Amino acid sequence: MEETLSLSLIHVNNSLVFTNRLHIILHFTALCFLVYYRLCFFFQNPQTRRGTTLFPWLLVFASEIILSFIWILGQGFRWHPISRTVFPERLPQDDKLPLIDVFICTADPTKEPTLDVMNTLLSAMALDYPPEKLHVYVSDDGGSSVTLSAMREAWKFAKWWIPFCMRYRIECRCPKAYFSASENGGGDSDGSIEFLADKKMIKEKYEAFKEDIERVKEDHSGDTTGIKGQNHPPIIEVIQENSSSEIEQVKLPFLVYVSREKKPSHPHHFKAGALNVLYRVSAVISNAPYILVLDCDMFCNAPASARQALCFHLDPKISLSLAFVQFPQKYHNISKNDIYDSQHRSAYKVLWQGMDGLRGPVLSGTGFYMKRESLYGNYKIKATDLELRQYVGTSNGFIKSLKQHCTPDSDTVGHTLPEEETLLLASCNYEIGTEWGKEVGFLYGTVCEDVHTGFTLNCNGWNSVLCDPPQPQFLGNGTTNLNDLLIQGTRWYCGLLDIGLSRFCPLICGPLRMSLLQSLCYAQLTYFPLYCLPLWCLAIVPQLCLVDGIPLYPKVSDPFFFIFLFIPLSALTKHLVEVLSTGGTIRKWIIEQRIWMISSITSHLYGCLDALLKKFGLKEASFLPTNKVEDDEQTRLYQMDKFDFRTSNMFLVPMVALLIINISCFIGGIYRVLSVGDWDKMFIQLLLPAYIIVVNSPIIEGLVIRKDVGRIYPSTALVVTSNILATIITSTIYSLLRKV
Ligand SMILES: O=c1ccn([C@@H]2O[C@H](COP(=O)(O)OP(=O)(O)O[C@H]3O[C@H](CO)[C@@H](O)[C@H](O)[C@H]3O)[C@@H](O)[C@H]2O)c(=O)[nH]1
Ligand SMILES: [Mn+2]
Repeated sequence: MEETLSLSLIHVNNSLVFTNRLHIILHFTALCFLVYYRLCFFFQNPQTRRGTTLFPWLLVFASEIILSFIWILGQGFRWHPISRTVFPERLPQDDKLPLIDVFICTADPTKEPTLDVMNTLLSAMALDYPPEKLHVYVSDDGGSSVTLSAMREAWKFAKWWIPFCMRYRIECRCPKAYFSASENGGGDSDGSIEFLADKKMIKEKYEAFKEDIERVKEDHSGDTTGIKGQNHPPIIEVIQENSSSEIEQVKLPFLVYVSREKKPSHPHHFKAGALNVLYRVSAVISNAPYILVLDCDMFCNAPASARQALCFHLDPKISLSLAFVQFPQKYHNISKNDIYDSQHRSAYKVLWQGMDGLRGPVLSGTGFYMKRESLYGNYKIKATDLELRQYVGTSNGFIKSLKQHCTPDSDTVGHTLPEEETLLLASCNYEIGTEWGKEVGFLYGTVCEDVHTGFTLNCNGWNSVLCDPPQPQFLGNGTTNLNDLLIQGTRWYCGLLDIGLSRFCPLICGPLRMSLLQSLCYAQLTYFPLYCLPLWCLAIVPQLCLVDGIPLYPKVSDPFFFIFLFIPLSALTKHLVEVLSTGGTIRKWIIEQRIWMISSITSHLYGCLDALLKKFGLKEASFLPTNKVEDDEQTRLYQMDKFDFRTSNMFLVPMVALLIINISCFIGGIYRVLSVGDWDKMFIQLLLPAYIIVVNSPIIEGLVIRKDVGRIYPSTALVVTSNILATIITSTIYSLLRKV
């Protein structure tokens, strides 16, 4: 009886599917009318066309086409959303569970505080899984002796922490999060004297551990990691028991420190390169069939994820073609209103569910359980050993691991380090001439290695699954200031467009190898940085035409007026309904609109430019890790829902310049309309700047009203450059308006 019980269930929300599809039909019909209206204008007799307006009409029409194109791509997500429930209690006995390797990446001890990285490490070591079946590998791209020494300290603390978690079935096994929750009165259900005494003792051990980390940092304060970090031989060390056995023998997961070789002359391919080294090194040590990948700031908030993921990986109906189980990224430091939309609500609560109903969600960098075999490409068709060596490299140990993959028998795992082999596998030269990064492992060529790799897996027939249990399993560090948000966005949008412009273009590769709907989803992800084009255009052209008295939209009495009113209203309402139905508020809806506008005109634009420069070989790829150090002042502003505008002028100038244009055109436009009296022709052109100004009011507030540190400091450079930019834009468009 037990065996027939399913490990997971799928739920389809029929009314959601129905309303989504109805909305698609209505909105699409309206878009067709819009295109018809615009085309009629262009095919009109030039004499009947109102004089000089061809150029702005073309610009606005082009923007509408791009917006409609991205909208159509986005409907793939809305077609068949599903959700899932898992039943981990139906899994086989512990002794029948497979091995799991955990990969944790860290890159920079100054931007990624060592104590936090160690907390992530401890939370992963304490997963609810047989410890002898768990192997944790830390990749340190900083090559920092601080990280290595801190891991030795973490190992010592783990000997206290893990038994404590197991004994009292602690839910949150990240010590930092656990102690801060219990300080705030949350967390424990156990009130026994024994528990409280143990907890006090563990708390003291944790404080001592924190001091040890500080001491380690001081001891190594002379290190020039920044320089050394990019030029050093591979370092691999198993973190083990040293004989001073303070407490009785506790079983801990196997822990390995890996810092791959770095040479300035060799491209290291950022995180994808780091993960591929862990893939190989772990293959000759534990070779677990499933791998959990974590960013250094994403700790396990609950210990159940491994078993939940196995509900899919061990389900005979799903497992054969299943490449990975993705958990949504959630964050521990998000304020109630989340003014920067750092939780990416739309992605993790709407889009991924939509893809889950097709071939599966996109790989999202962290918090996923990957089947090891799925990243080995077509190694099975390599008939000879020579072919295989050209494919995956020359390590005999690694080739052997391919042949004996998926052995859940933990006894075969040698807990000694095959040193020569692992050093070879972590060296710069190992990948030269092989298919690593091209067909094997995480793929190179973009800083969004996750989307690229997930897309290629889906193309090759693999599926994925979204597992979003009510209790968040992983919590990361969300960006809580504008600067980090925009820098991270620029990197992502460059990486995404890289994929869209490469030979992996989802609109070409996708439909041949997966469903059209799934390809649309990937295309939406890779092309949405193009939002910058229509948003820039619609923030300038209709406004300038308003002042000049050039109508670009049908007048109020025209039947087509309703089409032009319906389309934005339909899009805004759909967005609002999605926000409300995923637990958001009206305020959240406005915030998301604002962040969409701000990032479209800044980071989307810079991301697109970076991608183009890279395409033409004028710029090298770079990956600036997101800052994870908390700053008190910044946190205070964030908690008060106030924007922290302390970012570079590169981001501020476009925002300020476009607002100057919108405000002055709005005032000029009102004045003109009042004196001429053609408000019915200009109605939509009046609404547009008004909407932009209202949504972006925090920028105006930051510029003129606020006096705190986070305001937009009106430096001469900012004021002059914004005004120059606004003037250049205005005069260029005006001169073209008159000519074309
Ligand atoms: O050369 C590098 C650069 C980064 N990392 C690690 O990669 C992870 C992600 O970097 P982070 O700076 O946190 O970037 P985010 O923008 O926050 O990360 C998101 O976007 C990345 C793709 O750009 C994905 O890889 C991540 O999983 C996803 O959370 C971190 O653990 C880093 O330590 C490396 O190991 N080596
Ligand atoms: Mn991150």
